[in-house]
Amino acid sequence: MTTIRLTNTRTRRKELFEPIDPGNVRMYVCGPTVYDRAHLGNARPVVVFDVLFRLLRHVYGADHVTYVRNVTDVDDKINARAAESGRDIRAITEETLRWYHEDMDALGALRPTHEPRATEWIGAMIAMIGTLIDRGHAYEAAGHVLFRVRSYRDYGALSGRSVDDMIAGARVEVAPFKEDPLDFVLWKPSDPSLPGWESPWGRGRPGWHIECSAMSRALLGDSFDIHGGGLDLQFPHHENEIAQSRCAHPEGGFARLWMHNEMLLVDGRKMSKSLGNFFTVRDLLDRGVPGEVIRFVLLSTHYGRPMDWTDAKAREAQEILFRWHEIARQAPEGPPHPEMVDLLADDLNTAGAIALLHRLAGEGDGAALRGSAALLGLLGEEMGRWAEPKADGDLLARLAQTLTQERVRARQTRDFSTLDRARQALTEAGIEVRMTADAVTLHPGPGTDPARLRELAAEIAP
Ligand SMILES: Nc1ncnc2c1ncn2[C@@H]1O[C@H](COP(=O)(O)OP(=O)(O)OP(=O)(O)O)[C@@H](O)[C@H]1O
Ligand SMILES: [Zn+2]
Repeated sequence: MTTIRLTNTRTRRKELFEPIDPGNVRMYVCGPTVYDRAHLGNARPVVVFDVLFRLLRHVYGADHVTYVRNVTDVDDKINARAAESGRDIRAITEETLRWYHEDMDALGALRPTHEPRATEWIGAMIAMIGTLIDRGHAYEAAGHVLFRVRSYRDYGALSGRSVDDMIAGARVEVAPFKEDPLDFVLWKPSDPSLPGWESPWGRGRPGWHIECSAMSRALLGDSFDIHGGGLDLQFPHHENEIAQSRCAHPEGGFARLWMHNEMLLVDGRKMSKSLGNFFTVRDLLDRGVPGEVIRFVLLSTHYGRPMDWTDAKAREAQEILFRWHEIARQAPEGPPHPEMVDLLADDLNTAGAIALLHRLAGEGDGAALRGSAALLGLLGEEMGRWAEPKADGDLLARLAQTLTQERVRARQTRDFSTLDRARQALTEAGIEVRMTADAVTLHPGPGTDPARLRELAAEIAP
């Protein structure tokens, strides 16, 4: 069996991955808060963990991997959005989740095994909060329930911070009812205008961190294999998840291995909604950038390194993918090249994997190219629609023949103006015009519009 090694953020080392139960490999990844379109940064963890999901399915079998990605559909950002827009909360979260699915599907991400919505697991959260109170790790104050951070000795172990540094460094909100400034909210009261659920502490709603602890436990158990998310979630979100889960159920180990993707940057800063320096996946798709191209660009940098998006990267990716599709289309899908599996098993070396695909394409090995690219979620039939030759073959043949004759004539008369005009019009329409020794051949590009091609044919070769 393939040996997978992954960098564990907790130990900062590449570790041998040994699942608790190879018959059911379990992974949890923090998902979106649904109040707005996903930006390109939000897509990075989706694509990265999708590749890990594909690798795990390849190694352990598709039916032996459980992937959970939650949906945060109760949150003060959602409440604020509803208040400012006058819209119903449920309408906002439903619509945003639908958009999320459309956009992530367009990037070729497989749907996780389970996508629990926080609002459907409030009971599990209330139960876990109750356990934390019973065990002395949480307390009720002014209608809130707070986690007593100093009651958990290992707090800070994941991010390598000491509690005292956190107090000095973090801008923690110091509510008067907190025993300690670091204590964080598990439950808060809701006034009648806000979403709320009955609880032993009155009508209220959960804090964000408890969601992931309660839902991962409900769907994956007290111990599971991998917990993932963006590096920006390492502190405090993941630190808090660990504290809650370990304190409520010390008999379980919670997540064994932590993986964090580095950030997608814009001018050196994290792309984020709060900084306003973002564009959405939908913006790119609407500009005609195929989802497969976005995916390729995201995978061309190792997940552990920061990266940025440039239009030049996208153009280059599009040209490469277009060529690869031409090669792959003519071959059946073979098994992935063994080196492909080894590269991904080495801490998801996606950049190395892309280099291997270049090699396979160079060798013209369409079957290995297809089979190997599938592990990265590239060159699939659905994903590759954009690269299909769209233009009408007969029209192209007629045009090419007319141009070949025109070139013979132009050489005799030394008047190349007609030929040059036709060539320019075709190039502008995205059709590459190649002149060989004895013929003109035409090669439509990904963006060639069939209607425009018909117009040109009518003009040039009536
Ligand atoms: N610039 C980025 N690069 C990579 N991953 C990111 C980036 N911004 C957010 N993420 C990740 O996206 C996922 C979804 O997070 P979430 O929906 O909470 O985003 P968000 O916090 O609303 O985004 P923002 O930080 O823009 O407010 C998380 O795993 C988070 O780490
Ligand atoms: Zn989480």
